[in-house]
Amino acid sequence: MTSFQHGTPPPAPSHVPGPAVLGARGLTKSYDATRALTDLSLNVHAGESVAVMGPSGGGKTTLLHCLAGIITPDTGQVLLQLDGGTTDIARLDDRERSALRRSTFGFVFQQGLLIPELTALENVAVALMLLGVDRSSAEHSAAQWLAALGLAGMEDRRVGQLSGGQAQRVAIARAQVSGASVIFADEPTGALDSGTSAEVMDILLRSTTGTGKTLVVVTHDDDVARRCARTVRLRDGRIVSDSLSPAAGAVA
Ligand SMILES: Nc1ncnc2c1ncn2[C@@H]1O[C@H](COP(=O)(O)OP(=O)(O)OP(=O)(O)O)[C@@H](O)[C@H]1O
Repeated sequence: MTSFQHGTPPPAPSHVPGPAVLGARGLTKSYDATRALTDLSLNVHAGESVAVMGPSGGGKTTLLHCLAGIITPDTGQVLLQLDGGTTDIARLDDRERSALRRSTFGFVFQQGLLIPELTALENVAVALMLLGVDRSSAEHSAAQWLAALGLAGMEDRRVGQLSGGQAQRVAIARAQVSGASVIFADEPTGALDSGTSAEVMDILLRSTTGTGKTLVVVTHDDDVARRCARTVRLRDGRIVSDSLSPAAGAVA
């Protein structure tokens, strides 16, 4: 469990980034005849929030999936630098990438991909149980995370009994309960109204970069991007701009 407490403001945005935790080097990825990424290089620094934007089909999700080891690029490296070591994720086999995703990365998607038959508590706890943690310890940690994200009292609700924003909080808790240090989010607020979207981004930022973790968010939403410290724009599989956000880290 992290020291994150709901209501604790994130640290002031720093324009001096930490060391690169992820480094994409010359990534190229095609799907049959479709080129999705072309010679793309990018450093993501520890503690940074990076919004990945750009037109539909520009390669955002493909980049996110390469950085997170969900897919492998055709050429190039994805260097993960953690705990003093460097790993090229693109060279790991399926089993190694899967283990890395479970231990080091967390994922939040547009629809939280929660299991409808399970309660909020069970949906979070299952991430730990998949790592071999016993049920009682896993549920204890899950309850702490739900409380930290403002969901105390909702542990026993099933997904269908939660609002969209509450369900995304459960997804945010599940993404981090295993101690992930890099969180990837693909349109995490895409299904929410603007007020709920702001709340969910607030929670997402406070619980990730607010405690020194790293956040990479694919989004079409300018409000989401404005809350991130940095915005990278892709078009036709290449980076066309990379800028710090003036209001980086702002919370509602
Ligand atoms: N599994 C796949 N099979 C075939 N083509 C794909 C596949 N995934 C992506 N593509 C193609 O690769 C290109 C980049 O897609 P990608 O999903 O990365 O873009 P995106 O910027 O995330 O788009 P969107 O904003 O619409 O989600 C597109 O032309 C897309 O059609």
